[in-house]
Amino acid sequence: MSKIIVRGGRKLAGKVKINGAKNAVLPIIAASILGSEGESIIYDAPPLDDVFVINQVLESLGIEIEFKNEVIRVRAHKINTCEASYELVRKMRASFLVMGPLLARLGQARISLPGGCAIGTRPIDQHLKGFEAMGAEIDLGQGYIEARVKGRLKGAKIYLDVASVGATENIMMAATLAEGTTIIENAAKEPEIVDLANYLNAMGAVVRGAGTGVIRIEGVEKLCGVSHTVIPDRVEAGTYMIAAAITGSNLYIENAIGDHLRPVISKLQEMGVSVDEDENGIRVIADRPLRAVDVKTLPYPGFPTDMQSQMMALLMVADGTSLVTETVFENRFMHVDEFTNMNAQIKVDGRTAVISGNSRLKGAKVCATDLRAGAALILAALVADGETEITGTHHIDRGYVNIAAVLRQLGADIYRLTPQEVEQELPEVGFFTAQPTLA
Ligand SMILES: CC(=O)N[C@H]1[C@@H](OP(=O)(O)OP(=O)(O)OC[C@H]2O[C@@H](n3ccc(=O)[nH]c3=O)[C@H](O)[C@@H]2O)O[C@H](CO)[C@@H](O)[C@@H]1O
Ligand SMILES: C=C(OP(=O)(O)O)C(=O)O
Repeated sequence: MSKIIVRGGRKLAGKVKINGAKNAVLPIIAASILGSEGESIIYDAPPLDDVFVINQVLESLGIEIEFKNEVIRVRAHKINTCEASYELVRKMRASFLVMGPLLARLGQARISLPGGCAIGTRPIDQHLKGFEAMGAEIDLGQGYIEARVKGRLKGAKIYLDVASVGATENIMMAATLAEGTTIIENAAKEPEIVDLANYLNAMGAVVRGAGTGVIRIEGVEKLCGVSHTVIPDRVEAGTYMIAAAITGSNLYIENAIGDHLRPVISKLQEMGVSVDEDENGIRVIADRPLRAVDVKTLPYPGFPTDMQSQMMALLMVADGTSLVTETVFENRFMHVDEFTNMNAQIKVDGRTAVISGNSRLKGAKVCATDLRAGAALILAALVADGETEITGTHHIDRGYVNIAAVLRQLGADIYRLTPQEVEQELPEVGFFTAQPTLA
């Protein structure tokens, strides 16, 4: 078990370069399964644990895949099996995204049930509804989902009961090789869906309307590997924007795309943060105190649920009372108890949290209950009095490249203890007396 240790109170300064988006690269890697000829070269792939896991899933299917220097090369000419094992799928829900491509390519897929996680039950009924509408037979049993189709999938009109990102992606990928036209209604509109559609179209697919609520896919006979550069990670960018805001600092967030971050930028501006966009990134300049604002998470282009906990950290030190309403996941307030341990004043009533601002946060021993909760704890710790010790860092590694090292370079008093260092139970180390390890 590794730990991140933060001592609050330092301002940040400088520039941070945003990596390729986790939530874009994962479906793109899954989509590479569809390329029966050529090689896919995926640029700006972030070196994150989730990316390593999905690469292992493809490898376990017999696909050639190589990941070096943020470039992934995939050759999926030969696929040995249609089964993705429990050991890999349980590590990461997004590995279920191989279902659609495998079904389209091989007419069969057997994937372990991804299960729920800390933020909610996360069913996959809408994915399965789409595959069934395209003619697949679905069997649920013994922890696995099996889907089969005789011949090719058939194009269909599919209305999603919820605008699910994963279901839109899975169905879109399956439909690229189906016979005829598939129309997805109430499709998710996230930028990662558009990035996936651009990748599929470059491979030879015909996908129209991605980024709107109706996506139309004309099935084609085959797809080929291509080169593609992944979009920058809007959640990583938003997290560093809040790092600037919470510490009252001036940071340049290189590569961040303002259009993907509208709700986050608007809320920061309402709070009194200065946000300036140019063609290469976004400059954030903040001076506390900041005004309290209300936030409600919604599917894109609404305020992203993946930024909810980081925003809550900022609202804890804003001037006044804020309401945060989580509408996307039913259990995404696990961080509240950890924040309370840091002296935040928060009451949860159903899906709404009432945050009394102006908290004087105090360092504490806290645990990252999920990926974004972990990032939010780091943000709160940057302004807390004294030392905060964050465990559960494996969650953070799923979605942030070297976050402790990046923040340290920007001036934060933060370092990471490796599991070996934690085991040695280092006595009260002075700050920076333990050799800082790259996070
Ligand atoms: C790898 C990836 O891209 N993950 C993102 C993706 O997750 P993911 O694709 O899993 O999220 P979904 O958009 O599918 O989930 C949104 C809501 O729909 C519900 N639902 C989903 C599918 C389904 O078949 N039935 C159903 O009821 C979920 O329980 C949830 O309440 O979008 C989420 C919402 O923006 C983000 O928080 C995640 O970071
Ligand atoms: C919830 C998230 O990811 P995942 O869907 O991979 O769990 C996230 O990125 O915040």
